[in-house]
Amino acid sequence: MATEHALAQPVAREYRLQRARSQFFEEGVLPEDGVPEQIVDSWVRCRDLGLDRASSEARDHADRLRLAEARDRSARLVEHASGVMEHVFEQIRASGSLVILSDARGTIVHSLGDAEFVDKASRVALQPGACWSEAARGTNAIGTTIAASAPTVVLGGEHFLDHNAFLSCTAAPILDPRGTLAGVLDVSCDQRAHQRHSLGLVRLSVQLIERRLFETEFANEILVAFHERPEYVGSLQEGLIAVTADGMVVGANSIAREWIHRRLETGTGGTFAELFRQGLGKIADRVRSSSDALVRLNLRDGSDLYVQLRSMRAHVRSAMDAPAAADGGRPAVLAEAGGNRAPADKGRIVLETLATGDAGIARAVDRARRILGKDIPLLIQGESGVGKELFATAFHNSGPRASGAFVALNCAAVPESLIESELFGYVGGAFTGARKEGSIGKIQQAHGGTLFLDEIGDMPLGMQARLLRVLQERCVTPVGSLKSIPVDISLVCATHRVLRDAVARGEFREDLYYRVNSLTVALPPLRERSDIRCIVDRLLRLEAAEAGRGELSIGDDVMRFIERYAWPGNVRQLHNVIRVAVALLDPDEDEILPSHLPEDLFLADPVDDAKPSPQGPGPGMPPAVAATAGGLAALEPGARRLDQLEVELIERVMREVGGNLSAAARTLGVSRNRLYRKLGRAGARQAAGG
Ligand SMILES: Nc1ncnc2c1ncn2[C@@H]1O[C@H](COP(=O)(O)OP(=O)(O)OP(=O)(O)O)[C@@H](O)[C@H]1O
Repeated sequence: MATEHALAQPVAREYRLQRARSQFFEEGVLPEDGVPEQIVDSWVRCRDLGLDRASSEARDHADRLRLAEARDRSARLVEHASGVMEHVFEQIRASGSLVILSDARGTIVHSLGDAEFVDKASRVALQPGACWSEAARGTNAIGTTIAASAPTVVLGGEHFLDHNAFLSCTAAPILDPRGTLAGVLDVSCDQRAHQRHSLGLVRLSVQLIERRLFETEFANEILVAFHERPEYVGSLQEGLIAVTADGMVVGANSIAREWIHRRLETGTGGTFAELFRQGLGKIADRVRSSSDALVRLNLRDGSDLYVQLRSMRAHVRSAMDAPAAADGGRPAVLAEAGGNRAPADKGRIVLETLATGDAGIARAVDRARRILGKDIPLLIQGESGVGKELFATAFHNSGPRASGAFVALNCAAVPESLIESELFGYVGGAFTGARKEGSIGKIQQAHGGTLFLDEIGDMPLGMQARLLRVLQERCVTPVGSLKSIPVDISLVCATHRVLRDAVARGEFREDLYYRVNSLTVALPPLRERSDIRCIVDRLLRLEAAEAGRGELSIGDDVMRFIERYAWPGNVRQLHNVIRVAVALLDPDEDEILPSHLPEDLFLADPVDDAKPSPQGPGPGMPPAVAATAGGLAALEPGARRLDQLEVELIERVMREVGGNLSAAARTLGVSRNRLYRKLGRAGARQAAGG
């Protein structure tokens, strides 16, 4: 549709175009030939918008603030499109062209081009920060692609505004994995330099960008590629769907969407089994024997379809290994698929699982997600116990290496003399005490997967030099060997130190610092997190499951103390506290009470005790308790103090058991002695009027 007019003889075409322009602009008649229908439709829209063809005054200029906002909104698009744009630019370099990416509103967010043409284009604001919607600049490839939702070529005088007539532009819409417009890819040049193959190039490049967006969006699902002809599986013509572990189709590329539309009257959606009339299990069985197996499915209408599993994360794989449900081959439902995965089940955790509402963590997850599948080392910084290793595991599980190994080495925990052999491995008899058969080092073990170096700041200097060589040469030489072995690893490091300071002190090599520090994410300490409640819930679920118990809970008042405690040992400390509390519960108890938790939690100064209590300490209270209870009152006026609640609870239980101390102690999950002491303290406080 859009190409035919480009084939016409230039002179005749130009003549017909000028005639069409004068018919439309001067006589007010819709031209019947000389310009494609899509262009005439656009001219009509622009005229209805009140645009003046002769205006050289653009309605809108390049704007830095708008550019920053648009880039922010379309960060993922820019990230995935820039590599493809470079490739396109390589193809058309020196042809005086610009490769342009706009967002869905037509704001240019990125461009690459030949310097000479960049300069010319900037005179009509064909540059980042400018909006090229039809409303802003009349008929043009970007704006008209958006308005018509279709690839568009706008040649020279087909542009609505006279002063854009020197341009020739070719663009195609980029759809996100849900089929919504994400942006536009455009190639623009001087109209005399227009290349007929531009449209094909732009379309192909858009398919590549859409593929990248799709794979990132559904990185945690099962990707299934298919085509009616086996040789098309693996090409850009293949259909691609994203399927959850329980067989729901949650995403489809445009080819698959069309195919699904033809098969299911309801449009997209449905289950894998509904679409293919066969369970995912059949493909999974084949994949287990050969990871790139092409499986032939006989569909009910008698046709054949060739299907391949493209990516399957470890957690999905294990869910599919579970016995199939009795519904015709659908894999068992993965209980955690909705995001409630057990946090410490490190084999299954992914980045999204960690984002439980805290802004600092969300930032870290977002940054890390952007480098998934790229060859960029990640450095995780944070205090001990904040979850650096868990984050590294989640990063590994979320990326394309998820089915490879995740190998961790704590550089601070291994004696200096052993780090070398641990990391690099050794050949038999390399040193006294070495095993006869030698040993494969962690770096080699991580081949095809991820190497996680915890406390990298504690690595001895000599070892740092060797590690640097491995990272540069991508080869490892085991101790005692002369042979170097190629390795393909993704590197994630963690440290609680400020590595830059260690560099300044000469304790950490500067060159290694730059190698491991390509992208740094900082994990906040637990006391600064706003999602403590969520973490407690997860840990409680985890420990309850571990202890074989049903649902457990923690009262709001107790939770407030947990939220206000400083947690010097971070999530690790919290985890231990919850583990102990669950162990202390009686079999018939299902709520964590203050008596199950360490007293420190209630006696310590709250994190933000800098705030003075408006009510001052309560009478008769020791200073620490007064500070805590005062702080709580400051948080929530009218809230009762925990010790008062405790007394009320004890009194209620005592009444219920008819004053029997042993029965009350059993009900409350404390020893008789402890209950005695508590009653004594409460009595003393009452006597003191507290
Ligand atoms: N978001 C979270 N949800 C639930 N548990 C978590 C979370 N983050 C960390 N944990 C738990 O906290 C403990 C400590 O985590 P991890 O070992 O990853 O911390 P770390 O920062 O690597 O510690 P260190 O610096 O001492 O090596 C583990 O038991 C882990 O399962």
